Amino acid sequence: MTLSRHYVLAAGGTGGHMIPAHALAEELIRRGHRAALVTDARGARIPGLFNGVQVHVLPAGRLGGGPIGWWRALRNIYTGRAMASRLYETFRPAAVIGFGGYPALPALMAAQRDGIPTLVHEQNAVLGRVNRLMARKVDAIATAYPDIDRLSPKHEPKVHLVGNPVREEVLELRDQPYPALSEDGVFRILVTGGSQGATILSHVVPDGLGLLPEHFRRRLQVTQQCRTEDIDRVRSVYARLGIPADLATYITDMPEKLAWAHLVIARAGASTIAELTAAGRPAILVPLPSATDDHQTANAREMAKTGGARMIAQRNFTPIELAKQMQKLGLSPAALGNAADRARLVGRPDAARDLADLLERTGQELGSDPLVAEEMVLRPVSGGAFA
Ligand SMILES: CC(=O)N[C@H]1[C@@H](OP(=O)(O)OP(=O)(O)OC[C@H]2O[C@@H](n3ccc(=O)[nH]c3=O)[C@H](O)[C@@H]2O)O[C@H](CO)[C@@H](O)[C@@H]1O
Repeated sequence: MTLSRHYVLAAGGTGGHMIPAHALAEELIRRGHRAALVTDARGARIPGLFNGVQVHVLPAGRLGGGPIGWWRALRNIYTGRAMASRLYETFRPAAVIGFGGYPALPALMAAQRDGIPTLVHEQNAVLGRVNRLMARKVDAIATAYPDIDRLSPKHEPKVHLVGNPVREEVLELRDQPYPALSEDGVFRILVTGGSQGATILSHVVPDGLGLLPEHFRRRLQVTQQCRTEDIDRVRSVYARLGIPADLATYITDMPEKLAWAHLVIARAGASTIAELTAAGRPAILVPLPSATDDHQTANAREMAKTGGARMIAQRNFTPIELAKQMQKLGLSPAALGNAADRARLVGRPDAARDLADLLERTGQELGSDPLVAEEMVLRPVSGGAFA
């Protein structure tokens, strides 16, 4: 009889938190464990993620927003904590891990009150708000970058660098060579603004590519994610320039598109960078300036420092600047291949494995380590609601 353990993964409902949680869940299931996801209403609606994982919705609210906002947030936290404790009574997790986002807060608080070991995973190079609140009390802090801003030195002993887990299909690209590129052959560009898209890329990229010399422009093929309000205008610019462009509000086959691309122009969200460095794709990164504590600039720094990416601050990201960078990068296949190798160098392809090891270790060393027989029948959960 195989024995397995149960783990709870708690993540706010944006792609940034959910994608690493999903990759960890896949790894845990591969190891014969069971996983439950605690998230908010948005997270439970993300299609295709978390097959084979119980999904539970906790009420979540942002902290702040005046006295009424605080009152609502605290009410949600306490209700969420009670709901999480009820889940733990039946699911009996060996450990609970938070990926940031407000639903992680009550899930971690309930675990700590119930004596269950807790961890957080920080995807960015700056510790996020919920992880900062929980840093003192959790048993382990897993990070994606070697240097994390806003992390108190007194927590260093429990910090473990693991990286950001990425989807299995992206990891498989690591074994494929960088796509062949010749001085006069097709040059394929992927443009993505993270899970919500980025209007600035729609404003600048088509115009910037339009400024390239004719002989270079004729080689281009583009796949671009655009926000709904931008897509028609972007389509007409590419049509006028004669650049073949495949546009979508959300790219559903990102691993295939990464495999296809010679160069990626993107925001600097944590999963985007983890995927670029796992697959080894050179990039031009334009960090979102309004990201909390400017974490996207911090995220982009490591890849830029090693030469795998060029970082352009949004205030300098103009069509002329983009065309300049494209010519520096794009005209030499050798330089681009070299940048791809450097991107790959900073990848942490074992992130899911290392995070799962840390979770198992923390649960076994610090918890009551409930081993659960494989035959155990779990109470069914209906419609994503809290059981
Ligand atoms: C606007 C914002 O605050 N973004 C934050 C959000 O990430 P956000 O979700 O915006 O961005 P990430 O780069 O972390 O993740 C995007 C994910 O969506 C996928 N994707 C994207 C577009 C698309 O068309 N198809 C597709 O599949 C990407 O492949 C990637 O896996 O949380 C991250 C982790 O805390 C932060 O680093 C980001 O700064």
